[in-house]
Amino acid sequence: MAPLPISSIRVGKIEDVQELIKSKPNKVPERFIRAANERGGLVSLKTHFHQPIPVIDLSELSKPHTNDDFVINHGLEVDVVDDIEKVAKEFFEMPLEEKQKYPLEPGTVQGYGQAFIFSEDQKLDWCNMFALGVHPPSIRNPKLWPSKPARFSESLKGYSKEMRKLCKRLLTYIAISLGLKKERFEEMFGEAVQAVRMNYYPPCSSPDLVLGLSPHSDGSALTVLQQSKDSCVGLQILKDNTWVPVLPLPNALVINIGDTVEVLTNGKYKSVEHRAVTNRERERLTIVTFYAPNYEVEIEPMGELVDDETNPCKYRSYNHGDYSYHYVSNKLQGKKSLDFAKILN
Ligand SMILES: O=C(O)CCC(=O)C(=O)O
Ligand SMILES: [Fe+2]
Repeated sequence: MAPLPISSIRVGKIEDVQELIKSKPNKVPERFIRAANERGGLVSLKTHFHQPIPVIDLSELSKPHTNDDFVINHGLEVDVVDDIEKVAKEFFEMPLEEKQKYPLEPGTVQGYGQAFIFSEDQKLDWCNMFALGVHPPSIRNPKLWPSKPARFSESLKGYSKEMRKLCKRLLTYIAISLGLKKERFEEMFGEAVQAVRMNYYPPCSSPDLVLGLSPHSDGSALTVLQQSKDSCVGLQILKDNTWVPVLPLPNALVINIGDTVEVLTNGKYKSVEHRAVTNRERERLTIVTFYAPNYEVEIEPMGELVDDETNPCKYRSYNHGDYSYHYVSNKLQGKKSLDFAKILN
């Protein structure tokens, strides 16, 4: 994604969380401790029993309908899914010096480290990230594609190809559910932009004091989130002002609606605000694919979904590249990124 001028950004020391727990397993440094009202422990367990996350079986799909869903029978080769998990794990388990060959510089979003940090006093997430632009090839930074594990690049390319097909397919279903022709998104997106972020959340001795990943919505059109096989619960979505845990289901992928689909559908599909929490005993690994229109594309609510009388236009028109730049140059803060596009009455 569009890089920022990095010279002016001072972020202070960003401790590597995996190293931190090796040296001080019982201590959570101040910079990771969240204010009482934003801590990871604030969850209503009640709600998820009443409102389970919808599961879409792609082999019988008729109606995608909410902003955060699981998909099963997604048609992906299990090998591809297993393989990326294996290489991602191997990557995070390598010595720090090896991973630091691919540094995520302040103000950028690709590489190993922590993204979305813009000041020395900003709180840090209990997470190590490794993020890469994947498609079109022009957004790749070859210096950040690791030579170890040896199969990493090949595995990521194979996986991303499958994810691309899945996202295209999901967008056709969303189009159909809105009464649009099924190619509507695809035709508008041009050469879609695709990026991957691998998030590694080590165990934390005081999980209630920290956050694995700050609350945010994704700037993408769609996001596909894969949780490692032995994953404990970590992802939470904000529903009716309550954080609801998304319990991992074997072989299911989590699909998030991103900001771009919210704008294009004039709010019919809403991007989901979500965050990740950590766990006292176990680490957690997620592999997250972001699928979005080409940076050149002009985005605005689709004409078919706007009606001056009954459904007035809620978002202005903008260039997707500008939105991506706006997204990556601000810290993660709930759905605040969408203020960029909202028409305020
Ligand atoms: O790891 C998770 O559960 C959430 C990851 C996520 O939301 C992201 O990478 O944008
Ligand atoms: Fe996300």
